[in-house]
Amino acid sequence: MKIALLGYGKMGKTIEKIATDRGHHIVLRVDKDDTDYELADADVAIDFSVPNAAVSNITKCITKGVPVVSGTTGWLEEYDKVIALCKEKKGAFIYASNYSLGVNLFFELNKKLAKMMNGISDYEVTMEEIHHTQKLDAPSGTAITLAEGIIANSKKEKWSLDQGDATTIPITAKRIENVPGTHSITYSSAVDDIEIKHTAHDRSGFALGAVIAAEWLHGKTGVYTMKDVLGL
Ligand SMILES: NC(=O)C1=CN([C@@H]2O[C@H](COP(=O)(O)OP(=O)(O)OC[C@H]3O[C@@H](n4cnc5c(N)ncnc54)[C@H](OP(=O)(O)O)[C@@H]3O)[C@@H](O)[C@H]2O)C=CC1
Ligand SMILES: O=C(O)C1=N[C@H](C(=O)O)C[C@H](O)C1
Repeated sequence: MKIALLGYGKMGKTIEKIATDRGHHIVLRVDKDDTDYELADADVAIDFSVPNAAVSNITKCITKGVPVVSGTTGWLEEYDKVIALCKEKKGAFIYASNYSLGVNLFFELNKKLAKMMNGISDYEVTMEEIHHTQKLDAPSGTAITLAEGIIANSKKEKWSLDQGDATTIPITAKRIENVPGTHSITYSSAVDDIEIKHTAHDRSGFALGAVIAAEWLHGKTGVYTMKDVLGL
């Protein structure tokens, strides 16, 4: 496949290596100063850029009929608008807050655990995410997806970076040099804790998942998630 990389930072460069190893060709690399780019003959675009560029990059791909895999976090207030455009233009689009197989399994485990803990009043849930110091958004997109998984399966109604009331899942976001991404969910009672945790060792799991999603999306139309790609 001919791949356009929208965003050529830490993730863009990791994706380039994995995509090339899998026999794909990178035909475009877009960074901050290349806003007037042409998608030309790209079969698929992969956007790992910055929150304030994601929507215009995705919009351009959909408008030009290029399937787009979006990994950028921090723009989801405009998700419904993007989905509506994709449907109107009969485009192809996937967004995932996290493309790694491990985190997508962790998302399912989190929902099952939330369902199990629902109604057991002895335990209170909290979440912690840790990322590198260059990260622009907090909490992470992955933490938001995990919180949504708990909300859909419990009496919790919202998440917050503050403590909040009994209906709130408190999220602590820590920024520590060189951490690729760690997420943990803890249910605490007076006598014990139950904790589940995912630790990324590097960025290759995110990048491989994004390339697999691009391969899967090529030739399709519609709006999808990693659950579709992985058959979970
Ligand atoms: N869904 C997932 O699995 C994962 C998602 N992410 C998300 O991906 C995004 C990128 O992460 P990461 O690669 O670590 O970040 P980086 O900061 O390393 O890379 C982002 C790149 O985007 C560039 N950029 C800035 N403006 C534009 C623009 N208008 N169009 C295209 N590119 C632009 C930046 O250029 P410059 O440096 O010149 O500003 C930079 O090179 C983040 O939102 C992060 O949260 C990260 C890992 C996994
Ligand atoms: O910015 C990052 O690095 C990451 N961002 C994603 C997120 O916000 O969840 C995924 C991963 O945790 C790494």
